[in-house]
Amino acid sequence: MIEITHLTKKYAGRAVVDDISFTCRPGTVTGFLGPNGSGKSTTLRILCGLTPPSAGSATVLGGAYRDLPNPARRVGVLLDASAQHGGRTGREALTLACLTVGAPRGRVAELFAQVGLDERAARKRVRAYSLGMRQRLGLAVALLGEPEVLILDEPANGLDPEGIAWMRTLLRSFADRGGTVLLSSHLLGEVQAVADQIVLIHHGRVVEQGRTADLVAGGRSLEDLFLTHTASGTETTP
Ligand SMILES: Nc1ncnc2c1ncn2[C@@H]1O[C@H](COP(=O)(O)OP(=O)(O)OP(=O)(O)O)[C@@H](O)[C@H]1O
Repeated sequence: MIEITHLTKKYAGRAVVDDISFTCRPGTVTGFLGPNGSGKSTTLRILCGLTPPSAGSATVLGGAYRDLPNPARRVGVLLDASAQHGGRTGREALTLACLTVGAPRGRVAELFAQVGLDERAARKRVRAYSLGMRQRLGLAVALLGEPEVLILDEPANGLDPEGIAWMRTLLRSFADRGGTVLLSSHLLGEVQAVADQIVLIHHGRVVEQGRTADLVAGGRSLEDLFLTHTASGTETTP
């Protein structure tokens, strides 16, 4: 369970996240949508304890992320796939991550298979990875502790169509086994296909929220809904 309650974040007096509230329940995928600069990453960073809120709260599994004893065992996070150390091979990066959270080394081979990275990729240095490969490696790190919750910021960025379809299956089956997924994405068709509920923000405020099936009833697409609410497109910083 993820609970975002009256969450606000101000930078230099400007609210970039403005009184946001929503809940993500076990067994569901939540699509978190909004134009560039609308406050999605800031919300996810607050949820993962990387940025303090100005007001309100963001909790996961009943408390603050930083208060979970071994958070990677409960909550898988992928916020920035390009943040990985480029000088390590994929296998070194994943082995280190396993050791850090106390997951067995045996998980490494299993995870590479699960995220579709082969032996050649495992031996390659991360700096030579494509963005799609980095996303897969980042997802392997998020999954290694067999978490109950996944928090993913644009995980399908850089994935090819096969990779996007694979990601959809992975997230759907994770939720179908009782997991909670919060996913930010600009791939509206994909989100429509996988998400049970949608939270759409614009200028840091929730402008639409509800079950995907209800929001796209009557032949309306998620893209129609998105464009209706965000007609001005990309947000600008004053
Ligand atoms: N550390 C910071 N200091 C000042 N302003 C910031 C900081 N971090 C984010 N912002 C501003 O907050 C706003 C929201 O940014 P955020 O990255 O949360 O948007 P986003 O919805 O994730 O965008 P995108 O889709 O482009 O990733 C932007 O105007 C951004 O410039």
